[in-house]
Amino acid sequence: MATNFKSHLPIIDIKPLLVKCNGSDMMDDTGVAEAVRKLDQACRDVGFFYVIGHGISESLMRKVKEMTHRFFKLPYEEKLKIKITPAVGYRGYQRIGVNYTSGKQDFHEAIDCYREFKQGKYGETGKVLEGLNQWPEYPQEYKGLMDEYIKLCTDLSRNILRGISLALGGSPYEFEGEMVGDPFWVMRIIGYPGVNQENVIGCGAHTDYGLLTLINQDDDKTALQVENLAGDWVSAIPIPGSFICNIGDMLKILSNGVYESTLHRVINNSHRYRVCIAFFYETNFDAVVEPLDIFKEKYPGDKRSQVSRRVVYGEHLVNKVQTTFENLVEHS
Ligand SMILES: N=C(N)NCCCC[C@H](N)C(=O)O
Ligand SMILES: O=C(O)CCC(=O)C(=O)O
Ligand SMILES: [Fe+2]
Repeated sequence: MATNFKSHLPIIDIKPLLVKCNGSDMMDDTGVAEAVRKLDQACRDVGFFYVIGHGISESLMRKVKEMTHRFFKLPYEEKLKIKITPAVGYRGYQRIGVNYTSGKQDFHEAIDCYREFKQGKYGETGKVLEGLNQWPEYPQEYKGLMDEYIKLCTDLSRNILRGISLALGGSPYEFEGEMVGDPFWVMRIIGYPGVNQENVIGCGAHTDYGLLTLINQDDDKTALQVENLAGDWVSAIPIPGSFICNIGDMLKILSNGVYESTLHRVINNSHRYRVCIAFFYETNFDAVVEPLDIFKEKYPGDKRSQVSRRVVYGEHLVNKVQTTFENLVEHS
């Protein structure tokens, strides 16, 4: 992983980008140019950064976490009413120990959601994830709130990607064409119980699968860790009101390996319960993802990258989901 940073993740105020995001001459604005310069550096050196000035209100971000705490506090039998199964497209609640990363059980529970789509739209591959998202009866307002949140995260992700597209030296819209015109999304609502023991792995080391991840985490526990080039794990200390943003495998490929998808993991060493809502903005489900021509020309023969030449995003996702839940039947 080409993560050339030591001890902290960069903080980027993207407000100028949002103000100008529909303009044709975005880079003429000094505020935009500055945000874009920082994005480039963060994406090259780290693959992780904090986003502030993003326009999603802190009160909404907090409400999302509060309701998530409320859900996970419910008795098991209540949570199991929306249990994840292959028959519902791997959507819904999974208890602790159901999710595996690199063959090891993770110490977290979660609700998994995916963009809903018409039966048959994505053929055999898509069938695996066909189904409707499952929302609990309590808290009652949860589904409505999360629907609104997903919409805001989708718009925000598109706008951050415009900045990243500029940072790579393209037009603002390189990630909106054929491969990303109809973006898929994934959302994981995750709970990590407090522990009395050190270094329990809440989520094992992994990279994210798609384009861009937006992480909304509890403000008062430090648990997410990012690996740097030296192999040290650097903590992503919460900054209230910010999102932590990171690059996924598809953006690594599209950028011809110029930007990395960085390894990260979660260890909640706190005694208290931690929640995190991770929103994953992806390419089209059926996109055949390969380095974009413009970035192949700009960054020819980039040696650092062993970029896979061609990946169908949906296949990549489905493979990951099936490995993650290989033990689902036995353990639930
Ligand atoms: N949709 C995304 N990116 N989810 C990331 C989850 C990573 C853990 C998963 N068990 C794994 O093995 O990948
Ligand atoms: O809990 C977190 O902070 C991050 C979770 C994560 O990396 C993921 O779900 O992909
Ligand atoms: Fe992740």
